[in-house]
Amino acid sequence: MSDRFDEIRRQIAENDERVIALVNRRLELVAELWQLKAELGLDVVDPDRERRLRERLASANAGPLSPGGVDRLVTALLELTKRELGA
Ligand SMILES: C=C(O[C@@H]1C=C(C(=O)O)C=C[C@H]1O)C(=O)O
Repeated sequence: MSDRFDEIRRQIAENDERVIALVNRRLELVAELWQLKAELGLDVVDPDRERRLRERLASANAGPLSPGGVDRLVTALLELTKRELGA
Protein backbone atom coordinates (compact mmCIF):
# COMPACT_ATOMS: atom_id res chain seq x y z
CA MET A 1 0.00 0.00 0.00
CA SER A 2 1.08 3.63 -0.50
CA ASP A 3 2.69 5.78 2.18
CA ARG A 4 -0.40 8.02 2.11
CA PHE A 5 -2.66 5.01 2.71
CA ASP A 6 -0.65 4.02 5.81
CA GLU A 7 -0.51 7.64 7.00
CA ILE A 8 -4.29 8.04 6.76
CA ARG A 9 -4.79 4.80 8.75
CA ARG A 10 -2.29 5.96 11.36
CA GLN A 11 -4.12 9.28 11.76
CA ILE A 12 -7.51 7.53 12.00
CA ALA A 13 -6.13 5.28 14.77
CA GLU A 14 -4.67 8.28 16.60
CA ASN A 15 -8.00 10.13 16.39
CA ASP A 16 -9.94 7.09 17.61
CA GLU A 17 -7.66 6.88 20.66
CA ARG A 18 -8.31 10.55 21.39
CA VAL A 19 -12.06 9.97 21.18
CA ILE A 20 -11.79 7.16 23.77
CA ALA A 21 -9.64 9.31 26.08
CA LEU A 22 -12.12 12.21 25.80
CA VAL A 23 -15.12 9.95 26.49
CA ASN A 24 -13.31 8.55 29.54
CA ARG A 25 -12.55 12.06 30.82
CA ARG A 26 -16.17 13.05 30.22
CA LEU A 27 -17.33 10.06 32.29
CA GLU A 28 -15.02 11.08 35.15
CA LEU A 29 -16.38 14.65 35.09
CA VAL A 30 -20.04 13.59 34.95
CA ALA A 31 -19.40 11.10 37.80
CA GLU A 32 -17.95 13.93 39.90
CA LEU A 33 -20.90 16.19 39.06
CA TRP A 34 -23.38 13.45 39.95
CA GLN A 35 -21.64 12.92 43.29
CA LEU A 36 -22.14 16.63 44.05
CA LYS A 37 -25.77 16.48 42.87
CA ALA A 38 -26.41 13.45 45.11
CA GLU A 39 -24.96 15.31 48.09
CA LEU A 40 -27.34 18.21 47.33
CA GLY A 41 -30.30 15.82 46.98
CA LEU A 42 -30.76 16.67 43.28
CA ASP A 43 -31.78 14.28 40.49
CA VAL A 44 -28.70 13.29 38.49
CA VAL A 45 -30.61 13.26 35.19
CA ASP A 46 -31.62 16.73 33.99
CA PRO A 47 -33.69 16.66 30.74
CA ASP A 48 -33.54 20.46 30.34
CA ARG A 49 -29.75 20.40 30.62
CA GLU A 50 -29.63 17.56 28.07
CA ARG A 51 -31.78 19.59 25.65
CA ARG A 52 -29.44 22.58 25.97
CA LEU A 53 -26.41 20.32 25.47
CA ARG A 54 -28.01 19.01 22.27
CA GLU A 55 -28.66 22.57 21.02
CA ARG A 56 -25.16 23.77 21.91
CA LEU A 57 -23.45 20.90 20.10
CA ALA A 58 -25.72 21.32 17.06
CA SER A 59 -24.61 24.99 16.90
CA ALA A 60 -20.94 24.12 17.46
CA ASN A 61 -20.87 21.53 14.68
CA ALA A 62 -18.75 22.71 11.72
CA GLY A 63 -19.33 19.55 9.64
CA PRO A 64 -18.96 17.39 7.69
CA LEU A 65 -21.09 15.60 10.30
CA SER A 66 -24.78 16.26 9.47
CA PRO A 67 -27.20 17.80 12.02
CA GLY A 68 -28.89 14.39 12.26
CA GLY A 69 -25.48 12.82 12.87
CA VAL A 70 -24.79 15.22 15.75
CA ASP A 71 -28.14 14.37 17.25
CA ARG A 72 -27.50 10.62 17.05
CA LEU A 73 -24.03 11.05 18.54
CA VAL A 74 -25.40 13.10 21.47
CA THR A 75 -28.14 10.52 22.05
CA ALA A 76 -25.54 7.73 22.11
CA LEU A 77 -23.28 9.73 24.45
CA LEU A 78 -26.07 10.49 26.91
CA GLU A 79 -27.30 6.87 26.89
CA LEU A 80 -23.77 5.56 27.32
CA THR A 81 -23.08 7.94 30.20
CA LYS A 82 -26.24 6.84 32.03
CA ARG A 83 -25.53 3.14 31.44
CA GLU A 84 -21.87 3.41 32.54
CA LEU A 85 -22.67 5.48 35.63
CA GLY A 86 -25.80 3.53 36.55
CA ALA A 87 -28.43 6.30 36.34
C1 LIG B 1 -23.94 16.39 33.19
C2 LIG B 1 -25.11 16.62 33.81
O1 LIG B 1 -25.96 15.61 34.26
C3 LIG B 1 -26.69 14.77 33.42
C4 LIG B 1 -25.87 14.11 32.40
C5 LIG B 1 -25.63 14.74 31.25
C6 LIG B 1 -24.54 14.33 30.32
O2 LIG B 1 -24.14 13.16 30.27
O3 LIG B 1 -24.02 15.23 29.63
C7 LIG B 1 -26.41 15.86 30.93
C8 LIG B 1 -27.43 16.27 31.70
C9 LIG B 1 -27.86 15.51 32.87
O4 LIG B 1 -28.93 14.67 32.56
C10 LIG B 1 -25.52 18.00 34.06
O5 LIG B 1 -26.51 18.19 34.78
O6 LIG B 1 -24.86 18.93 33.56
